[in-house]
Amino acid sequence: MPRTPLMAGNWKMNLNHVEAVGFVQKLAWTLDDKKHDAAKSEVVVLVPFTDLRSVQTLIDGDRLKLAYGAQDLSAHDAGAYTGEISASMLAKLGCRYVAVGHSERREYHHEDDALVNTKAHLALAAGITPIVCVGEGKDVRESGEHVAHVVAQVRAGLAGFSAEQVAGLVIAYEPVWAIGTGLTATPEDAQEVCAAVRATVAELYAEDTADAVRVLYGGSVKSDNVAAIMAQPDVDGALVGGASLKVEEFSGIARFYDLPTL
Ligand SMILES: O=C[C@H](O)COP(=O)(O)O
Repeated sequence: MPRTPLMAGNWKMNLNHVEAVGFVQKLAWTLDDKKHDAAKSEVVVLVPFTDLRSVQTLIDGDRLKLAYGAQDLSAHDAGAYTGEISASMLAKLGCRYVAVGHSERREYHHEDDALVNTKAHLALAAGITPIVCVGEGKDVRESGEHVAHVVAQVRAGLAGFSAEQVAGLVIAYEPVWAIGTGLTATPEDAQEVCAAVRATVAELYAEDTADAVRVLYGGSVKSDNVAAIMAQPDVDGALVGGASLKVEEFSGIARFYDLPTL
């Protein structure tokens, strides 16, 4: 079964709930106007927690062809964890996806692989697909150890999952040095690591599990570089930060798989 590409916009800490409504309306209208084929790729917005209810009401109420999700979740089920948001709370809000282990969480909140794995399990148990983020920093890239670094993150991130569960997961490769910097990995860089991610899944599970899991690339993806990166055989979509905050730009990225050349 072919993998359905996924184009996810990670808004990070941008757009309040009022702005979110206007943005999602414009995005849906633009995709519709340009005849985006939702069967060819899924388009997802990962929004701040405070936007979820408004985005849910809009997307579900108007049956927009967009999915939505969150950018993080708690590593706990429920209880005395001030400020935390649980997987079941996100599921109740209709989230289909949640990012776990984004490099900004790893860096600013000291999240390690074990915590990322716990969060991924909690998300899946609640019926939400985790987008497990992995990627190397500049120093690791310069040392030439980037593939080994990412493979280790993937192994740790997938610990305890069955083959069937892994087949439904999303793994996002985001080289930290390319995030928000304008420095995009070359298509060959992206392919090298995304192929290594898939090979790791094959080694840990089986070829058919590796064929099913979706592997995204993220890091300064724009409408003018998306084509070359998405053309790589092991890249199944994009996790987009800055460019996901501009409707025209993100819809240009999101519509990549509509193009007849594929
Ligand atoms: O989650 C998205 C990534 O951090 C990429 O961000 P960027 O597209 O602004 O480089």
